[in-house]
Formats: sequence, structure tokens, C-alpha cells
Amino acid sequence: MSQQVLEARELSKTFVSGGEPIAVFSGVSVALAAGQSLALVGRSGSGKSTLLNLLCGLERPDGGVISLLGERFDSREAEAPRQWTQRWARLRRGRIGVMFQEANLMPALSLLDNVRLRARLAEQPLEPCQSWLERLGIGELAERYPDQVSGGQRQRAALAMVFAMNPDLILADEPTGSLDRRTAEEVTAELFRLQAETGVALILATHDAELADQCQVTLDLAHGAADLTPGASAGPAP
Ligand SMILES: Nc1ncnc2c1ncn2[C@@H]1O[C@H](COP(=O)(O)OP(=O)(O)OP(=O)(O)O)[C@@H](O)[C@H]1O
Repeated sequence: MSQQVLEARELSKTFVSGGEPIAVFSGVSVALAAGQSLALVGRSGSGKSTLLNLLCGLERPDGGVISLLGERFDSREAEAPRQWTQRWARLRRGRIGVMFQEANLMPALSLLDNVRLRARLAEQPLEPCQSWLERLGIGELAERYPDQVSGGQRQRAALAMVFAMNPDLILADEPTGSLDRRTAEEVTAELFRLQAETGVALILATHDAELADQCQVTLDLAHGAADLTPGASAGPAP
């Protein structure tokens, strides 16, 4: 049986904007084991980015419980914000790889130094960093700076950074949304290839139905819960 990575139950989130509450979603549950992949879909504004932010601790839910890699975050418990933030920061530094639509690279560092920095923060060895760039087809660009390479090459570098930290979970928010179709397909193929090789769990927010189809299960935020832990039935049909 694969090791459980994530179990989130009955998550809800409401923002307040201009004094008015904006209920984004409620009752969302999701579970994921090592090696599994989940596509997060739903119309624009349905809360895909918000859910990813809850699952890496960048936002705090109003309701629900998140169990992740041995840590439990219960919105009903009055945990001090500082402690809650520190526990999440530790997970993001070492165990959760986060990717966004635009690669989040340090402009003053070469691609290789960006990868090394990420590995160092995650307390992973630095030696494989160059070979991660090579596996992603940009080994010869290692000494270039982010503004000296293309958007697709920057996203490949972002992938190298995520895999160099040897994470247990990758959260990717429209990671190919700013790339042309062909480049997006190439980068996506690398992502799924390396995910299969390493056995990391993956949650991918996307508007792209073809991309969503490549994941094992789809969670449509219009529908609610998805549970693909071993022994559980899969979530609702997309
Ligand atoms: N910090 C915030 N303050 C107020 N409202 C917010 C905040 N963040 C998000 N929202 C609102 O929450 C809703 C969900 O936003 P979110 O970005 O999660 O949707 P999404 O499904 O990722 O959309 P898209 O597909 O367009 O990226 C939207 O109505 C958005 O305006």
C-alpha cells in the first residue's frame, strides 16, 4: 500500500473584500498517496489557486483539517498563528515543491545556482543539481541567468529546482499556462516522467482538459470531494 501523503477534510475558505464575504468553497476533501496525481479543475474563480494555497499553508482555511506528511493542521484548534506559519514554512522548505505559472527564479542567480539554492534550503545534496538541469534538457544553460533564457527554459529550471529538493508533494498552479502549446506539452511530459520516476505525489491546477486527463483523478471544484487513497472510491466524475 502506498504511503499516504495528504488528507484534507471539509475545507472551507471565505475571503472578505470591501467588507463583503466571498465564499470560495466549502466541504472540499481530498486525499493523496505517494506517486499519485490529481488534477484540480473548475471555472475561473472556483478556487483552484486558493485550495493550493491552503494545501501549502500560504492561506489559512476557515474550516477543516489538513493532515500532511505527519503534520496536522486543524482550523478548529486555536494554534498561535506564528507556530502554524512556522510548521508550514518548514514543510514548504523541505517537502512541498510549489510551481506557479511563471517560474519563480532569483534573477541575480544563474539557473544552476537557483537549483542549488533550492536544494540547500531543503537540505539536499548539491552534486545532482547540474544533472537535474541536464535531465531537463538545459544542462548547457546552467550558467545563464533567468533573463537570458526562454519562458519554457525557465519552467524547466523551475522543475529542476522542485525535483532537486526531493519533495514528497508537488503543487503546480497552471505551470504551463504562460507557454505555447508545444513547449507546454514538452514541459508537461517532463513533469509526468519525473513524477513517475521519483514517486512524488502531484496536484496540478489547470484549465487544460488534456493536461487534466493525464492525472489519475480529477477534482472539479464545482463538485466537491475526491478521495483516491488506496481502498477508497475515486472522486466524482469530472
Ligand atoms: N486574497 C484575496 N482576497 C479576496 N478575494 C480573493 C483573494 N484571493 C482570491 N480571492 C477570490 O477568491 C475566488 C477564487 O480565486 P482563485 O484565484 O482561487 O480561483 P481560480 O479557480 O484559481 O481562478 P483562475 O482559474 O482564474 O486562476 C475569486 O473570486 C477571487 O477573486
